[in-house]
Amino acid sequence: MNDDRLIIFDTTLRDGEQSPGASMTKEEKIRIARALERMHVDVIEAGFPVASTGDFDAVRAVARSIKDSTVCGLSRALEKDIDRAGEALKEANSARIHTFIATSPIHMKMKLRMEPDQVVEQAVRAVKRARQYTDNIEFSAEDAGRSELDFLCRIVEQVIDAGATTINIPDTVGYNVPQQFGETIRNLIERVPNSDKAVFSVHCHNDLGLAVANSLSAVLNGARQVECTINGLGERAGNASLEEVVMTVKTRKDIFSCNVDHLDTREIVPTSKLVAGITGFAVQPNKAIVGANAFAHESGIHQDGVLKSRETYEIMSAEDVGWSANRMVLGKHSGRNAFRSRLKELGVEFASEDEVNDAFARFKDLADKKHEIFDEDLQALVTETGISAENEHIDLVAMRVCSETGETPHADVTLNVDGHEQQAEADGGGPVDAAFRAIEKVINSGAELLLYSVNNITSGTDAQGEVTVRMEKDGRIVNGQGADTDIVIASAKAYINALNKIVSPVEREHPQAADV
Ligand SMILES: CC(=O)SCCNC(=O)CCNC(=O)[C@H](O)C(C)(C)COP(=O)(O)OP(=O)(O)OC[C@H]1O[C@@H](n2cnc3c(N)ncnc32)[C@H](O)[C@@H]1OP(=O)(O)O
Ligand SMILES: CC(C)C(=O)C(=O)O
Ligand SMILES: [Mg+2]
Repeated sequence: MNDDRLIIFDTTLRDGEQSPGASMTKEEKIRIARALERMHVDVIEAGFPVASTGDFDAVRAVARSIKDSTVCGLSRALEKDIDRAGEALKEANSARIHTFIATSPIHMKMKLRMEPDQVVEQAVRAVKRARQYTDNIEFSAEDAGRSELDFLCRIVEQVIDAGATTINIPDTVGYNVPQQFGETIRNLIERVPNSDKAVFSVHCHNDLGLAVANSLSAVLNGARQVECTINGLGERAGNASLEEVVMTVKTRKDIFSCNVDHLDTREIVPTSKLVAGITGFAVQPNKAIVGANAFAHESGIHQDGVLKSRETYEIMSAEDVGWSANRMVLGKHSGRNAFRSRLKELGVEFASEDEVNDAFARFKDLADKKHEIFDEDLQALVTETGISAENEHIDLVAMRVCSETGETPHADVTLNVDGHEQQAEADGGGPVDAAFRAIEKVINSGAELLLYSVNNITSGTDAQGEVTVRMEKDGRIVNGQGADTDIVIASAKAYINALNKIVSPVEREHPQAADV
């Protein structure tokens, strides 16, 4: 049965912003809020208005620009916080005030320094105050995950009586495990006499990596709102990730009795990219749903399965979450079927199985050497016949490159050509250009450079740089690769690697080079 809507409450702009280093400007919050609205997220928590004038302005600006989602502001259980939130949300089409107070013994005693009775009283007062601004009031029992159930039941009953319409049960420190957390939710709903007057919500943190699992367990036990963030951003290890919660409920309709059918899940990937770009928090490639590899297949057996029937290795479609398509990544684990299929897409047909096998063998050799294989590498691979880099009759012996502000870059190279050392110098538009020109003075290949690209194989300032050059001579196209921590040397190596394939020993003339 799938008869119930799961309310998606996004807190990227509030709890997400609590990730150290993820502060957002007003304009950035508006851009993210608009993306969330396009996704049809139900509630957008835009910030904590009392925190600063900047956050107040941001919440007010989001409230003014969002029409379809409810805009929410957070406040402690204090009059001044609630009044500030009420003021910031005044112009919202649909506003919610979210007020919270901690309910766990450790938080009440050590942090708030309050007796439980005082906490209940303050929570009730806060909810009543918030009702002066809107009927849409959420109350959170902070650190509910470590609170006593009897006390939780008591405070929840009283805040519902005071006018709270959503009761949020946070696992603030990510301490809970799925079965236990689900039971807490079920017990609360069963034991609180007026529980039918409010929506039960959960807000889970990822300290043990269980935020999504705990949220979903709560949903299976009656919660009908999940608080989550794009890319799982949030305080410390983050919050439950919106994309994982939403796509689990959508993909496992056989398990969940509620649905997220109102959401446009195709907005997930664009929104994830927007949040990553704004915060500078890159998404790890293997992150579920939004990671670059989430719909990529590299192994031959998987690629073969997906080519025959996509569902063999995909439980949802890449397009459904906003990727343009799934990806077949050709690498050293790939098999002939994927190789042949990609080349077919590139317009290359093989005349015989022998040709396929020959090209495939060269592809595997390349994949052993090269970090990532691009379509252009494949195109070059099928046009490279016979001559391989094993015929290395040209070698880089030494290179000196001068590049100074205000000076023309200059390169001095020494090559070993068929056992003879030859040296040449040249100026260039940049150090790489100067190096290529000096090499050409020795080899005089007459080949045209079609492409030059740099990738880093490792990261950091001492990264290995991998350079690919593509060259054409007399209609034959070859690729050359070179790797080095010095990018100019990597470039020279790549150029020489290509020359070794395109220039045969007899062809060479070296009129401008000096014998060393
Ligand atoms: C689990 C969560 O994510 S809760 C939200 C966390 N987010 C934030 O804290 C971000 C925004 N926070 C801020 O900008 C500031 O902390 C402010 C503006 C809210 C408060 O700043 P300050 O007045 O300087 O207080 P400070 O942050 O040092 O201490 C918090 C105070 O609030 C009290 N407090 C904490 N939670 C609550 C609550 N829910 N209701 C009432 N009082 C509370 C604390 O006991 C402490 O009181 P004390 O000063 O009497 O000891
Ligand atoms: C304010 C509340 C909902 C919170 O962020 C938490 O308890 O983690
Ligand atoms: Mg939180």
